[in-house]
Amino acid sequence: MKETIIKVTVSDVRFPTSLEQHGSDAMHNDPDYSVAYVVIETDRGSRGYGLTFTLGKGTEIVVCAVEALSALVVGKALGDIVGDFRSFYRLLTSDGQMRWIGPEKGVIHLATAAVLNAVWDLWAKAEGKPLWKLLVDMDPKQLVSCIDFRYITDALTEEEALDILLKGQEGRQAREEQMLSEGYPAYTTSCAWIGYTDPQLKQLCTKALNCKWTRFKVKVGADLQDDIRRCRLIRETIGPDNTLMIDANQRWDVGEAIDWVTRLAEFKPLWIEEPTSPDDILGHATISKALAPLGIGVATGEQCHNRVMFKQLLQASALQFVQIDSCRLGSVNENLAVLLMACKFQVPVCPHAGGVGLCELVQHLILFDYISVSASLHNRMCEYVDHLHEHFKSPVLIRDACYMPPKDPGYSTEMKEESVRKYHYPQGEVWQGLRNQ
Ligand SMILES: C[C@H](O)[C@@H](O)CC(=O)C(=O)O
Ligand SMILES: [Mg+2]
Repeated sequence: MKETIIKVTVSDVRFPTSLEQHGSDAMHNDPDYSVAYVVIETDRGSRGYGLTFTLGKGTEIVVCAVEALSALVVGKALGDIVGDFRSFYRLLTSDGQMRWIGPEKGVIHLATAAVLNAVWDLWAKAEGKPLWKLLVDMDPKQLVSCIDFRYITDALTEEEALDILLKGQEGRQAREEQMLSEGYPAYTTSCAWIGYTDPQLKQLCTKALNCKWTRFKVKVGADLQDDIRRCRLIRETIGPDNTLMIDANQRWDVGEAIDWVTRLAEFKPLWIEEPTSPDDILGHATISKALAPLGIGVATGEQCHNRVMFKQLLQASALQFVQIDSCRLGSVNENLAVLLMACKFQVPVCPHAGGVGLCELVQHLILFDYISVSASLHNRMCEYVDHLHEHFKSPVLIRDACYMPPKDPGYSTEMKEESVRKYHYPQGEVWQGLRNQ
């Protein structure tokens, strides 16, 4: 008898991070880091956990979208899904009626990510491996069979993807051992949210330096004079040799982005992240071209809808750092497509993480990227944000500013039951308590 999915449940779980300005930036001044949290159950009593990340309000809409998709999932056998994962991905993203509210973008795609993340967690647990290891051990042909190449064959064919993966087999064992002993390099965003005061920035950077962090990201874009002051303070604190990145979270028009970043060039940022609308591919190309002589690259991806957008950003030389996101793209399936395109276009991948759960998930993808795809650490690092890990059963492990490969089976997506209960919105005790204040 095949193991069959019999139930999908979804919860709205929110954390009141806005109370202390954690996660704040030039466009999102009061985020409450939240998830639509999915639990898939099988007839054998196994469970897969998945999530997608939101900023609070609107999570209930993602929950509705997950409920709509769940009809496509219940009754399916795990073996059939993973035996032809591409078709299952298509089933979820190309439903003749539901695709109208996407396709492969917005709320419905966030919901797709949450559901598929749960399926990958279930699969990795069934194999008794952490997800990164499931991917690393998988036959390249099977990996390719998980990817929907529709709309990207002009940039990457199935054959090219297979070639990249076959090439990635060389030296794989040594890279896996290297990751297990050294970990994957990370940078921190936790020191410099836009709502933090100057003394807070200084204190957090100093503390991070003591914990061996060497790469720091600061939020910019609301006020130029504030940015100059904050970047100066951070550069003075971290010194000239450590790495600084700046993140505007889509605040500017194209010309404004170029002018503003030029004013911040003296602080030697490695990249400007999300300088303008995430949909403006040609705008990103213009900014990239203008900033190249200053040695500043453009990074984007945390709000890049899908593989098609990434394809165009790569084709247009519109970004110098690809920021995949485990919960915005269509789960591992679509992230594999982007990792392989980035490899072909020779653009480094530096994943977006943070939020709630994003570090837990994306570490698996970037470990796989290094071990089996890019084989390079040059100009590569994974974001880290030091919030909310205590709510996960297998939280990330950071050692000397590196992600240490997870060992527990699954996709590190499972949250503690007590956390889900307490932070459930709006009936959980934390939200009831805040309401009564
Ligand atoms: C609203 C989020 O905290 C956002 O600022 C995160 C982000 O841009 C990043 O981590 O990068
Ligand atoms: Mg960002």
